[in-house]
Amino acid sequence: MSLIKIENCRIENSRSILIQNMSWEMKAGEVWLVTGPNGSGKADFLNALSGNTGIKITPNTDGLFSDIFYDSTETVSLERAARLIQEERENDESDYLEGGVDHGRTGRVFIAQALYPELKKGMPMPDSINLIENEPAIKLCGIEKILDRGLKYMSTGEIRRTLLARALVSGKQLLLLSDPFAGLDVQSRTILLEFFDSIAKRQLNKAASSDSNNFPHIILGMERWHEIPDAITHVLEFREKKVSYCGERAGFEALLKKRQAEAAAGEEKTKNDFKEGFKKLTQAGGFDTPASQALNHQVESRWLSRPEAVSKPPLEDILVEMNDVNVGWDDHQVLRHLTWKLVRGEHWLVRGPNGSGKTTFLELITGDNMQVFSNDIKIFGNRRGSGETIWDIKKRLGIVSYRMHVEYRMLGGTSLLAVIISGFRDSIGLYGDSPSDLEIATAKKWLALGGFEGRESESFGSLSYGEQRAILILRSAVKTPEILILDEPCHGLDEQYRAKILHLMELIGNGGTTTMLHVTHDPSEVLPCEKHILELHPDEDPMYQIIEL
Ligand SMILES: Nc1ncnc2c1ncn2[C@@H]1O[C@H](COP(=O)(O)OP(=O)(O)OP(=O)(O)O)[C@@H](O)[C@H]1O
Repeated sequence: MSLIKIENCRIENSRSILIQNMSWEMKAGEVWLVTGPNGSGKADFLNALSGNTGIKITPNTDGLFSDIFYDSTETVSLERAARLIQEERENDESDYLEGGVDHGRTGRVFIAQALYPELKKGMPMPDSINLIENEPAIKLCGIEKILDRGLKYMSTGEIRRTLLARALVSGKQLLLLSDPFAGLDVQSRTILLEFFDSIAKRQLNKAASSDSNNFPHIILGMERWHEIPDAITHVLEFREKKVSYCGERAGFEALLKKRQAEAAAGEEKTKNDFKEGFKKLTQAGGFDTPASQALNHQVESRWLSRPEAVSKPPLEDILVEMNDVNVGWDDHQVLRHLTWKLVRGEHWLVRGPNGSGKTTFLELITGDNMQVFSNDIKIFGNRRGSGETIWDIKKRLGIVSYRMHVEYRMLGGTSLLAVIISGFRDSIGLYGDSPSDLEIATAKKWLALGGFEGRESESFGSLSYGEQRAILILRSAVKTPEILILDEPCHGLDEQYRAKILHLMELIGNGGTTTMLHVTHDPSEVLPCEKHILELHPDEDPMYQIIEL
């Protein structure tokens, strides 16, 4: 029995055709993986299936499109999570509330909106929403304790689990799970994998039996092959906006093996070329090519033109110092009695389960958490709150974070070139002086290094989530910052970009100029140069541990 059938169709949005002439069929009893590198068309196709993103499937002449899940599809993706946070920020009415803060929608309301779709916006919710913690999906996703927290305050992993819980309670017949494991801690990944296998088994059995239980079908979208669940039976792969494989899993596995053998031969050369390109841009000592010296001079003079800056301060050995730091909200303590030091040249890995406070910790340094002022925290030798501005600090930082990613998405139309140049200016978007020829030339070289040659004028908003991430990583590195803060930098990156970005981080780490603070849930992303570990343990006393390798 055919569940979805696409025969000679095009995938398009209101502006252009994204994928030409595509055919594909999903039958009962098949569990499909949709895969492909960043920007390959995979996300466009999944967006088209989801039916509410402005991307649609249109039959060509003699074409055909049928979908029994029409109007009963729910998506969980990095893209969807980012869009949700974006909406919450855009709808924030704190400025209009006298002395108040707009906490936005809570997880409870967000999930109830899927349970009671018939309720119109603004109508009171039924009392039963106070009992949704009893829903099996809420327990499975482990979000009972955070249901009453504003969506915009949730951690990356918490928001992903909330989206999944909502998809499960929605009663929709098809779940599109895109990169479902990204950003989840080890425990949540295992639970999700078991859950996926159990649903997939029922999906398979349903074809063979007359099981009419109401359970969703799942289509999985992801690129990283070593994480793909056993239950997958079929694979649809996209490359360069075309279907490059469509068929059974075994055939795809054989194709992958062949490709891997071919790729291994060219890998060393690609790595060396990348290393050379990186060296040309930033020699180990920072700006020591003639072009980069001149650029450094420009950056320097902009800094010196600030009225409060008299001269550049000497370089300190201790970059950040935290003494007995406590951070929390209401009855929810995230960091307790934390004492920690960042010494120049010592690269740190920060790890801990979802919601343990990793981003909160980093945001004390980046200036995005106001509780920094009620704590004893020195950054570049100055106690926060003692006069220096956050711009003085940001000038010396490179940052890649979920928050920054959402902020850039809100700007949408900024060109890739402008995003990279904004890295020299520490701004989100480009304002003020027009970019100098040198800034433009250097930014172009960084784009080329990252594989974006010739795409300078494309808009940030038109890129896939993973490509956007890669651009933000390049942006964070352009000015050779003293501290590089990387909060789950590889979130959404395909294998190829991921390898490239990890290589870039390794080169930066060994360069001697930049000290890195890196958050990741994935042990395979930990770099050899990260010899110091800050491990956060929520609900334990003490709430953290420092490990030196
Ligand atoms: N303004 C706020 N009000 C209430 N709770 C908050 C606020 N900001 C963050 N939190 C909570 O603090 C906890 C720590 O969040 P944080 O983002 O630092 O976690 P994390 O370790 O980075 O998690 P993840 O691995 O999921 O990204 C979370 O439970 C989050 O919901």
